[in-house]
Amino acid sequence: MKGPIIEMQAMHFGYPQSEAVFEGINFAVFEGDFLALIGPNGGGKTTLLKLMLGLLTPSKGQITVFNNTLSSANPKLGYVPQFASHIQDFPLTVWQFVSQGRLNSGRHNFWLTRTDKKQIQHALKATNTEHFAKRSLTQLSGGQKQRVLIARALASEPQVLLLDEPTAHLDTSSSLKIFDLLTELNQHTTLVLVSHDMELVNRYANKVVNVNHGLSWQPSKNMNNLEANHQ
Ligand SMILES: Nc1ncnc2c1ncn2[C@@H]1O[C@H](COP(=O)(O)OP(=O)(O)OP(=O)(O)O)[C@@H](O)[C@H]1O
Repeated sequence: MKGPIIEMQAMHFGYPQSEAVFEGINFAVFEGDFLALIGPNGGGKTTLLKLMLGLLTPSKGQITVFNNTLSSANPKLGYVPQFASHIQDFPLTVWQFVSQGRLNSGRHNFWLTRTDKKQIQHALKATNTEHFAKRSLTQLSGGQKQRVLIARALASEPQVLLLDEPTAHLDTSSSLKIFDLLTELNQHTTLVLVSHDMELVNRYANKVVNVNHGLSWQPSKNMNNLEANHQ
């Protein structure tokens, strides 16, 4: 069995001037997981992702990532934000957008090295977006944009990919393609994703957690994957 890579211990969090979203949460993500966060609107799924990423700080308790107390912009964590509509107006090509994934914090220059370019190419290939690398982002469909967002996160060579509703607004066929892609990526990358699509979650995820101002594990119909991943 592989070890925990993200851990929360007695974690509390609330937004200013609001009631607590989480109180006393104990939770762990293990290497190799394909973990889905489900639950009602406002239950705290996005908040939980942001806490894991270090974008929000717990008011009590602690969160560790790879055994270190969380600091913002951990390069081992890749983030795919909610729906790709916000990249609609970027005057960038796909290649330029994906290359932003190489500009990790703490870097002192913006020149791309040979290694950077190789990794960008690898991310484009892994997401099957290399054939439209020279196209403008504005010319892509919703499903293509979602793949490009995943490519940008992959370009940073994350060990864990956190995705916020990667198939929101996509049709069934595009959603299936995204989940097939995620299954491939899960061979080497731990996945945590927010989803409202229970059919896809039950089919692909190996762990399911209901987030509703607390966390409760749901039985997963895909336990075989879990055992395979943890061997
Ligand atoms: N920036 C913020 N300031 C204050 N309250 C917030 C903020 N962001 C979220 N909240 C509140 O925190 C709670 C959890 O919100 P969150 O966005 O994490 O839920 P969610 O499960 O991701 O919802 P959805 O399924 O609708 O995306 C909600 O009550 C929400 O109103």
